[in-house]
This record gives sequence, C-alpha cells and structure tokens, in this order.
Amino acid sequence: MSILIKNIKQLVQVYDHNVMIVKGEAMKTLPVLKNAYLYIEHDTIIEYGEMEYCEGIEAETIVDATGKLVLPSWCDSHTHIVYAGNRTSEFVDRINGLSYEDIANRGGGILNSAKLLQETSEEDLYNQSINRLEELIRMGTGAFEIKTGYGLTVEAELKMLKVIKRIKQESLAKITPTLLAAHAIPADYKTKKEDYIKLITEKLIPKAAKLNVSHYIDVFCEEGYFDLEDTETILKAAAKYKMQPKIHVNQFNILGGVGLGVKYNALSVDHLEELNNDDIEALKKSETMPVALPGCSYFLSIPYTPARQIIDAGLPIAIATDYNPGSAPSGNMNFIVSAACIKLKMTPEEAINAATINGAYAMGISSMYGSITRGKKANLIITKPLNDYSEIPYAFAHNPVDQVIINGQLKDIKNPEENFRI
Ligand SMILES: N=CN[C@@H](CCC(=O)O)C(=O)O
Ligand SMILES: [Zn+2]
Repeated sequence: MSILIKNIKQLVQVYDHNVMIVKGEAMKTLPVLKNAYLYIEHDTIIEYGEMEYCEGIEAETIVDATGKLVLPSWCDSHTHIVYAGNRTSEFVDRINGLSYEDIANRGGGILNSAKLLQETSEEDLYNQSINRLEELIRMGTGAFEIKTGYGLTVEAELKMLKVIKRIKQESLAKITPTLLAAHAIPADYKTKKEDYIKLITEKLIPKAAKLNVSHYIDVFCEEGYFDLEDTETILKAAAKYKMQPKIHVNQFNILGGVGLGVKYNALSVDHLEELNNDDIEALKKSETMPVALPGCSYFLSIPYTPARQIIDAGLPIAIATDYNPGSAPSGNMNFIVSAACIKLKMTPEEAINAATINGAYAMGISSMYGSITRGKKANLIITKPLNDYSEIPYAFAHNPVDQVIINGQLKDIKNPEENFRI
C-alpha cells in the first residue's frame, strides 16, 4: 500500500535526522517545508520534498492537499481514557462552590469513579473507552498514553490493564499503558494507608508485571493522597520489575515529587501547576520530561503550569490532555495546543513541538513518532485549508483536522462508519 500526498502548503515538523526531543530555545523552531509532497509505503514515511522533485513518484492513493497543511498526529502522553460513566454531578457541585478537594473529602472524586468502574464489566469498559479514543483519533491524535488508576482493588486494576491491552492490540493508534498503582486511598483503607501500600507493592505490582502490559508506574504524589515516602516505596517496588516512573506531582502542593521522580529516572513528571526553583534545578540535571496539562487547570480553575519558566530555563516541555472524568473531561489536543498558547504563553511553534515530538518522548516512542522523518510511522494530520500552522491554536475550539493517516491508513473522519481498528 502506498500514498502520495501532493501540493502540501506546509509540511510541518519535518526533520532529516531522527529528532527525539526539543528543548529550551530550540522549541521556538518548527521546521516547515512549503509546497511539498510526502510519500508513504505501508505504515512508514518513506520520502518527502519540494513539489518540483515529486515528478515520477507513483502511488496507489494520491491525495491532493492544495491549500492544506500536513503535520505529525498529536501525541497525548497523559490520559485516563479508560473509565466508567462520568462525574457530571460533581461538575455541578463545583459550579455551586465546592472545590475538587471538598468533593474528595466527602468521599467523591476518584473514589466515585472507582466504584462505577468496579461495577462495570470488562466488555462495557472496553466499549466506552474505545469510543472515546476513536472520537479523538478523528480530532488528530495518533498516540495515547493510557493509565489505570480507577480500579483501587487488585482485581479492578487488572481489569483496567486488560482493557488497555485489548485497545493496544486492536487500535491503529499507538498506545502506551501506565500502571497508576496509587491514585487514591480507598475508603476501607482510610485509617490504614500502609496496608494499602503493601497491597500495591506486594500484590498489584507483581501481578501487573506478570500481565506484561505496562512498563511505566504512576503515583498521585499529593497531600491527602500519597506522600513522598509512600511514592518512593512504590517507585522502589516497581523498579524491581523495571517499571519506569511517570508520576503525578505538584498539582496542588509541592511535596518534592519532582526531585524524587528525577532520582528514580522518571520518563516524565506531570501536572506541575505548582513549581519552585528546586524543581527546575532538579529537572536541569535529568532526562525527565516536564508535562503540562492545561485542560485540568482550565476545568478546575487552578493555576496553569509555568511553561515559560520551564522553557526559559533551557528545559523541554510536553503538553497533554489528562483526559479523565474528574479534572479534565476532554481529550481534544487541538484545544490543548490553543490553551498552551493562550494560557501558558507558549508560541505556536513551542506548543506544536510540545504536542508532537515532546509528547512522543514522554511516552518513550519519539524514535518512531512525533515528527515527519524518513522511517518514522505514518501518523499524520491533513488539515482543512489554512494559511499557516499558527491558525491551529489561534482558532481555539475549532477543529482544524480534515483527514488523518493512522498507521499508514488514510481515514475519512467525516464518515461515521469509518473504523480505526487493525
Ligand atoms: N490528579 C490525579 N488524577 C487525575 C484526576 C483524577 C480524577 O479526578 O478522577 C488528574 O490527573 O487530574
Ligand atoms: Zn492525570
């Protein structure tokens, strides 16, 4: 199977060498080829160049992209897309004045989603989750990290892992599973948190490792959830099974989770709505990707991650949706790219770098995803007619996507019958 896309107005994020990460000042650059073609065979980007060099190239499918842009699919490195039902009643409670913390303190929040998930069959959970995922493929996302964390029992966490495994096997999208082993303390363990941590380290992690689905471990390191010591205990237990940390830190309070993540060679530290100089200094000495989640800040009306401080310190940053039922019930990366510009004061170049190559890095897949590079996977967005890539974040809440190519397959996203499964 081969596809030739011709007359591309801007071929965005195009690299001759295999870029893995973009940091600091370099994030201001987004390499673009104007009036270009792109040639794909099977699932792989084979060649690209200016239209004058396209002569003689033949393909089974020809796409005329006159007036349109082509860029790598969004790489969403932080989602909780596998969940049951929703939490609209808490949404209304918050409108009426309760905080996220108030809701959690009265037994709602994550515990609410866990109860629903425990009562939901594996099949139903799979169907709810894959439907959400496919809606997002239509909006341009081609790679997703998916966390467990709404199980809160060994059995329900393993059910989540099995659902993620099935999505990974069946979807054309690239899936990176993460075991969010410690997301909240279940009501039964309220006065015996140590016992719950033992359950995680002695039962859940070994059983999850046996399933061999996830190579990443996550903990919600936060006041009222898991403190620094708990987090370290869990990261140590997971390290025995070679699970690398990707952790929730600094959402509401700074506990030292960034430094701890760096100490355990975290692939990413996510949220960072609160951040201090020690955190910046720790990140400077690391290979860890800071990840901002502007959809969560928007939905909960909490501070936005200080992305300028991070980038101006020479660091990289990725942006992701945090798609979940409690703090960010949207997985629309187009909105996240806009919010990064409007609220985090990132330039369009920085935001697109953060949503593509750096998002891929935060999932450990940037050698194959996140840029238009020969040999990388053909996961692409073909936009509606646009003059420039900066119109993507500018027209916030618009959908710039016209067609997608996912794992080398051209998809008609306007057709409700279109399928995105292998
Ligand atoms: N903060 C921890 N976990 C999710 C929210 C979970 C929920 O409220 O259901 C987050 O990343 O925001
Ligand atoms: Zn999250």
